[in-house]
Amino acid sequence: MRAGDALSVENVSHRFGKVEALKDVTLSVPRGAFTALLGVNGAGKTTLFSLITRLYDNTSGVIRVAGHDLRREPSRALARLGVVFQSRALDADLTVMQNLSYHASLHGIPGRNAKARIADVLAQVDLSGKAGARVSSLSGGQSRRAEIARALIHEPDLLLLDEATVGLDVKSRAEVLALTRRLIAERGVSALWATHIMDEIQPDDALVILHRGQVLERGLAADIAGPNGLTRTFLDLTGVEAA
Ligand SMILES: Nc1ncnc2c1ncn2[C@@H]1O[C@H](COP(=O)(O)OP(=O)(O)OP(=O)(O)O)[C@@H](O)[C@H]1O
Repeated sequence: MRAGDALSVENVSHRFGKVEALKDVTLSVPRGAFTALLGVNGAGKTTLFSLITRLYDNTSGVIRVAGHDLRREPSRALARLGVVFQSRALDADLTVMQNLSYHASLHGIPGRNAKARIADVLAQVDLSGKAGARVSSLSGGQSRRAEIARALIHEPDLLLLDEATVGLDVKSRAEVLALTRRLIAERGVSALWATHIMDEIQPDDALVILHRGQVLERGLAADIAGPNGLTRTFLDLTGVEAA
């Protein structure tokens, strides 16, 4: 692990019975960087996120968030982490403000600070005018941005985003991706962006290619893509065409 990595995963494996979902996975997310985790269905992206968030117990290797070992200092590690799950984490029947107030209190942010904090995160995701709106009334893209606001409420160092653009139209997809990149540039947060969509990756992104539970490549996207481009390289590495 390099000093200053927002996330480091070293030699982590995970099994579901006979299925080896992760095999000796090592990767890192530098501070203040956008890191793409590219893999097709079944690659192991969600399993990795479930270990980092402690939904599953990690019994091999070491995972550190902002330098905190997830097994030795779980509370400190998780306090530095914000997660945007594939499935919805906000209550559709409540307003954006009610949802965020609830999550602020879960993180122990006192009421007097919570209002200012919620106003700040809503401004960060361009939803300042939607505090009083029910989540069910939001568009798909607004709803994802509200989920990102929820993940930012406790000022994490690292955002994990698990296929955050799934189900969105092209315009909303671009907005959510641009927002994440902006948060990195302006707020210094780091992001691990799990995706199966090549178009979401830029040449100067850090990239990890995960396939059938194994890291096949990690480095600068432009270097991994080489002269043949990322689509061809991915196909050559995996034998599978990504989207
Ligand atoms: N709870 C589970 N029980 C048994 N096998 C599982 C379980 N969860 C995942 N797997 C298996 O582990 C492997 C990795 O799955 P995982 O969901 O982590 O991949 P993924 O890259 O997130 O794919 P997707 O994009 O489809 O979610 C797959 O072979 C999957 O079938």
